Amino acid sequence: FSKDTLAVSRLDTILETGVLKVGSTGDYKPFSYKDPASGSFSGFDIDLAESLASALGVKLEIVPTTWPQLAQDFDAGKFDVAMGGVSITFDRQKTGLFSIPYMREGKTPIARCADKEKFKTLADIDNPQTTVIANPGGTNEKFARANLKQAKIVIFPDNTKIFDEVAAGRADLMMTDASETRYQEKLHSGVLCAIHPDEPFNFAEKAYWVQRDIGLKAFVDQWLHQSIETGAYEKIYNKWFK
Ligand SMILES: O=C(O)C(=O)C[C@]1(C(=O)O)C=C[C@@H](O)C=C1
Repeated sequence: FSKDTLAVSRLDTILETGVLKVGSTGDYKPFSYKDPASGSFSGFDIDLAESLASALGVKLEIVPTTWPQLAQDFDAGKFDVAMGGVSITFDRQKTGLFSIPYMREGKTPIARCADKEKFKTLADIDNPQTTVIANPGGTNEKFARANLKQAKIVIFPDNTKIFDEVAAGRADLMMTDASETRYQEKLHSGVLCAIHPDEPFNFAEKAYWVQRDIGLKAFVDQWLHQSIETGAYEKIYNKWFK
């Protein structure tokens, strides 16, 4: 038998211990946000994590992680599921399972509104005069590095303050998930503008990254499917995105 065949079922362990461990970064509004003072997590995917735990009949424990550490923490088995704006990638698919997708995304620029017409295409952005800011470790950094050869890429570690850097003019733009550009446009009303968020540069989807346990993956899919069909998902969506 291989190691995987003999491994204890994650789903059984969750049910026996009465705890669902969810890894989340806490730096990505409105999906996952960690309050710096209290350390408590809130957000769209945190509400959904609560809903998943309650469907399982267990308690939710949030395990803090970071984008640069996410894969390492996942592979070390520190949590059962990663939730909080996680995109499906083939690299992640190699070590875990993804739930059915719940949101369609894609990278799109967000810049100061005065520059809205300046940065419509990757060709507009990719020149030595442009400074693109990116948070480390996730698909944003990967996308910037893969698509920009001339532009200056600045890596800024604190994703909760990265949009203020663009607003203050310390970077020209960020390329990130379309949903986030729409959300941050509202938070920085009249200052930052999302550029064609309905026509992002690439295709990506958000899903929950589940440890290699087919029973747990089936449970997450069934819960998510039912949440979408019953309107429970939409209610939580409207709370955080509308
Ligand atoms: O890595 C991923 O899956 C993400 O979608 C996370 C990611 C990123 O791409 O870096 C997306 C947007 C946020 O601004 C921060 C992190």
